[in-house]
Amino acid sequence: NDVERLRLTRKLNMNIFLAQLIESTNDTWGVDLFEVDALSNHRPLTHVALHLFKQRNILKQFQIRELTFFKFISAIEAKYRNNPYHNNIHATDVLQASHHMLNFSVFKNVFTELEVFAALFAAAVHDVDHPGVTNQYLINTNSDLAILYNDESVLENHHVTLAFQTLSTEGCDVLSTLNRKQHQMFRKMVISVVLATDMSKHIQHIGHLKTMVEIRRLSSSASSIIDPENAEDKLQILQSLVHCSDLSNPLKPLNLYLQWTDRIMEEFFRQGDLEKSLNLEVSPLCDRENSNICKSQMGFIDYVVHPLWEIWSRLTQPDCQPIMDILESNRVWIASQVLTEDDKHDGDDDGDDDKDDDDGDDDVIR
Ligand SMILES: COc1ccc(C2=NN(C3CCN(c4nc(N)nc5sccc45)CC3)C(=O)[C@@H]3CC=CC[C@H]23)cc1OC
Ligand SMILES: [Mg+2]
Repeated sequence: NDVERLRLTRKLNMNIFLAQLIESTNDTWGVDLFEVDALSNHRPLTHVALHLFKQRNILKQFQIRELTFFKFISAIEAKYRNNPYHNNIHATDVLQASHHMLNFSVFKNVFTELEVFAALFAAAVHDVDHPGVTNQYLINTNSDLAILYNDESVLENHHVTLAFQTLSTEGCDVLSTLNRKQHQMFRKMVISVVLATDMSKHIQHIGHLKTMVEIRRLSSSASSIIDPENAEDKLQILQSLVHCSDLSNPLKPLNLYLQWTDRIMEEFFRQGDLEKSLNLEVSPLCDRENSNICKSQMGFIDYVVHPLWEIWSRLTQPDCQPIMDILESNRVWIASQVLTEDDKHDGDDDGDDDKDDDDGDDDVIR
């Protein structure tokens, strides 16, 4: 009857739209993964990972059965928690951004198939089972995870351990066709890339990238900046590539960037709520009663995101420029909102002038 026909037509159109969105992950920066989440019955990671691994011919190259990969990535996706930010959509976002940047012309003929496989695998699993609180919170509350990992990259150690444990789930061993040498190299690369997403390693990333750019500037052969024979350099680049993807929200189209901002702030605010209930000092950015979201984003862009992406874009020119342009325009928009936000507060000025001098720096962590 008509109702049934209408329902089926709608379902068909949704699947066609989903297929088009997933196809666009091949070569588009800023795919609306919230839309993919909505249309894929909340399985964006499984849909996008399967598509990208097939598109890159990784399954065939390593004779991985599609069903095995499907079972593994579904098991990983199911282990992502429904946090506001650190969830399966964020994993899909980092996977797709990493895929996009591996296609930069400066990386042509640089990485082996195994290195590409390891980088994308690491991106997909890099936050699995994230509890929605920071390393510092887990340490401050003497959590089992902090005890297990001796306060060192607690979350990141957990993500990578759980990923490898998932391989031994029935029918999920996507590495069974790798030989011993490949398996050993793959495991080393995935461990180092996931551990490198710990923000405490952020400054080291910038240092390594500056050195690499400096050496290229000095060496005459500017074209071949990355020596495909230098496994250590290549591993550092893959670490920075996934770390940049993890810090890519402010470089996405504004409507997506603002959704990620709402999500991370809600996740930080929930941690602040927990800290208040435990009589712990509320961490920076985590107090929902006293936060200036735009000023926090200005600080995040100026002190964290831009310093990293500025050097990353110098290493990966010219393909990074369109993405840097988005960062610039988003920063201008945020700055305009700060002014409006100040005007709003000025409205309820109680004559206590020095309050207006407060430039909201309490959010910035030096
Ligand atoms: C969209 O908006 C966001 C997305 C992600 C984050 C994250 N933030 N941090 C920390 C980074 C260092 N941080 C800062 N350092 C300094 N020096 N200044 C300042 S100003 C403001 C912050 C800040 C604190 C948070 C994490 O570890 C998350 C886990 C892994 C990667 C990035 C994730 C944050 C966002 O917006 C704030
Ligand atoms: Mg993480």
